[in-house]
Amino acid sequence: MDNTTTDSGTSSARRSRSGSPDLIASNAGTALPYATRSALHLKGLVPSGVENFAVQEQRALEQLNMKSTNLEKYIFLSWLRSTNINLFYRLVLHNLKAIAPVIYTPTVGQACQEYSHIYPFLAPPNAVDGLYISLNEVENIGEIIQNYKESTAEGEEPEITVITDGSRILGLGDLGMNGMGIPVGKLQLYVAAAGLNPDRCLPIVLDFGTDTEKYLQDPLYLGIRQRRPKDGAFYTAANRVIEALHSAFPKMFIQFEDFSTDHAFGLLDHWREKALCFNDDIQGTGCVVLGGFISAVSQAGIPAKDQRILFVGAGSAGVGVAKQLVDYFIIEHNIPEEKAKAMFWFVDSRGMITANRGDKLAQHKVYFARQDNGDTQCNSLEETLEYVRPTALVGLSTIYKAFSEKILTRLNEMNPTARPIVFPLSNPDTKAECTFEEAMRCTNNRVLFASGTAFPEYTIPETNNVVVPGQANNLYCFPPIGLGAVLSKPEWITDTMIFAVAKALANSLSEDEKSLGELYPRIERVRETSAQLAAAFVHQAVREGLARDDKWVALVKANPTTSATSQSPDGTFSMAVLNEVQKYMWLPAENYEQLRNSLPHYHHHPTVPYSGSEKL
Ligand SMILES: NC(=O)c1ccc[n+]([C@@H]2O[C@H](COP(=O)([O-])OP(=O)(O)OC[C@H]3O[C@@H](n4cnc5c(N)ncnc54)[C@H](O)[C@@H]3O)[C@@H](O)[C@H]2O)c1
Ligand SMILES: O=C(O)C[C@H](O)C(=O)O
Ligand SMILES: [Mg+2]
Repeated sequence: MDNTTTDSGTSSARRSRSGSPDLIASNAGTALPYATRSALHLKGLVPSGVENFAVQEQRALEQLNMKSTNLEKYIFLSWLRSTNINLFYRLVLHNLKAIAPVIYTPTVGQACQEYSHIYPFLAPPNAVDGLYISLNEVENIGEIIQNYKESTAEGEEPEITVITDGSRILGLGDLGMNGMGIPVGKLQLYVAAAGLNPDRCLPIVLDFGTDTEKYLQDPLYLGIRQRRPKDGAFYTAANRVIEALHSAFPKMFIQFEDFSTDHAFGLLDHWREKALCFNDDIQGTGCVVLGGFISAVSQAGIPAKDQRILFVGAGSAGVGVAKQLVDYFIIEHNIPEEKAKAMFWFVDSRGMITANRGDKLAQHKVYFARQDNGDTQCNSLEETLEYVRPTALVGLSTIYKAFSEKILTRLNEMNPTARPIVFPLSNPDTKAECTFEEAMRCTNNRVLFASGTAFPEYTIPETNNVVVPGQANNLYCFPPIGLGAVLSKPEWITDTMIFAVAKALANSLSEDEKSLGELYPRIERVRETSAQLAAAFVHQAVREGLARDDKWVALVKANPTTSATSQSPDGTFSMAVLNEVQKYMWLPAENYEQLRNSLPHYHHHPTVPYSGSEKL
C-alpha cells in the first residue's frame, strides 16, 4: 500500500495521484462501498454507515453553515477542496448563489490579505495548489515545470492557467504572493461555471516580491521578502516564465489576472498574438460590462448615440471597458470612431483626463484624453459631473463610496427623462463606489444598476417590490471565453471574439429576467449561459478563420449562423455547437462508481475489484 492516499486525485492533490482508481477515490470516505473497504484493508477504520454522495453533501453543507464568518467558510471550503474535490464541486454547484461570494469576491479578497496566515498544513506531496514561481527561481523554470508534470497524471496536461503577480489584487493593492487566492478562486469558477476539468486547471503566482511594507514585515508572510523589480527586470522574468509555459504546454490558454495596470497592458500587447491568452481585467471586464450595458441602453429611454458616459478610474479595467463600449457604438450603431470616443469622459485621481491637463499621461490614458475642453479643467468628480452632465456613471476607481449620495442625487436630477445608468464596479464590496440601496434611494428607484460584487436585493418601501441588482463581474465572461478557446483553439484571441461573447451575454437573458428589467442573468443560471457564450465564441473563432481544432471548425461550418459576419458578430450560435459544448462540460460524479470510472488508470498499480452491484 505504498501509494495509499487520502486524496481524491484532483488538481489540489496532484502528487498523490499515483495509484489505482480505488486508492485515489478512497477519500470518498463514508461513501466507500464495503467491498472496496475490504480490499483496501480499511475495514473498521471508517464508520460502518455507507452513504451516498447526496447525504455526504448534506453533512458538508451543515458543517459549512456552522462557520460563523465568511473567512471561516472559505477555510473550510479550501480544506474540503483539498480532501474531496468531487464533494466540494457538488456543494458549490448546488449552492452557487450562497457559495460564490465565499470562494470569490468579496471573501476571496479577505482570504488573499490573510493568505499567509490561513495557508493550510496540507502541502505537497499531498496537495498541490498550483505553482509559486519566485523571482529568484525563474532561471530554474524548466525544473519547476518538470516537477509539476511529474505531479500530474499522464495525459492530464493543464489546458488553462490563471496567472498573477499579486500586484493589484481586486482593489486591495499589492498583496505579493498572497495574491495566489485569486488564480485559485478564478479557476474554481472556471470549473463551476463552465465545466473545465479541475485536473487540468493550473493556478500560478509569480512571486516577484511586494512593495507593501506590511507583508515584508509579517513574520508569517510566505513570499520572497524583497521589493518588486524594476520594469526591465519584471518583463525579462515574466516573459521567461510565459515562454517556458507556452513551450511546455503550447495549447494551454493563459489568463493574465490582477497585474498592476502598468504591466497589464504591456504583457497583453506582447503576448496576445503569440500565445492563446487574454487579460481578464481588460478584456473580460470589457466583455461583461458591454453585455449588461447593451441591456441597460435598451431600457434607458434615450437613443444610444445620446449616451454621455463618465468613467471614474482609468486603469486597466476602466480603459479596457471603455474600449469595448466604443467598439459597440461603432459596430452596432454605425457611429464613426471619433464620435463614439467622444461619448466618453474619464476622471482619475487627478481629475478629468484631458490632453492639456499639464501632466504626462500614462500611455493607456491617451486615447480617451479629451481634446475639446478648451481651458476647462475639472479637479474632482463633482466638478466633472457638472461639466459633463452624464447619463451613465461607471466606477472602476477602487474608491469606496466615490459615488456619494450627493453625486447620485445630482445624476438623477440631470436625467429627468432618461433612466440613469450606475455601474459601481470596483471589488471587493469594501471598494465599491456605492451600494445598490444608495443608488435606488437617490434616483427614486429609476437607476439601471450593476456592481462588481453582488449586493443584496432591495425592497422598495412604498411598494414592497423586491428588485434584484445586476452583478457586472467578469465571472460571466472569462469561463466561457476560456472554454471556447480551449475547445476551438484559435491562434489568438481577437476583440471581435470577445465582442461576440458580450452580445451572447446580452442575448442570454430569460424572458423572466427581461420582464423584470434585469441586466444580467441570475447567477444560478451561469452554467447554462456559459455554454451559450462559449458556443458563440467558437462560432466567431471559426468565422474569423483563426480556430485550429478541426472538429469544431467542421461542426461550425456544417451549422453556420447566417446573421453575423466576422467583423460584426452578433453572439449567435447553433444548437449543434451548443450541444457539443455542453457534452464537454465537466460535472462532479453522482456516485462512487461514476467517480471511480472517471479516474485515470495508472500502470503498475492493481485495480481493486469493485462490485458495481453493491448498494450504496
Ligand atoms: N467588476 C469587475 O468584473 C471588475 C473587473 C476588473 C477590475 N475591477 C475592479 O476595478 C478596480 C480598478 O482596477 P484597475 O486594474 O483598473 O486598477 P488601477 O489601480 O489601475 O485603476 C484605478 C484607477 O482609479 C483612479 N483613481 C484613484 N483614485 C481616484 C479618485 N479618488 N477619483 C477618481 N479616480 C481615482 C486611478 O487614477 C486609476 O486610474 C479594482 O477595484 C478592481 O477590483 C472590477
Ligand atoms: O475578481 C473579480 O471579482 C473581478 C475582477 O477580475 C477584479 O479584479 O476585480
Ligand atoms: Mg481581476
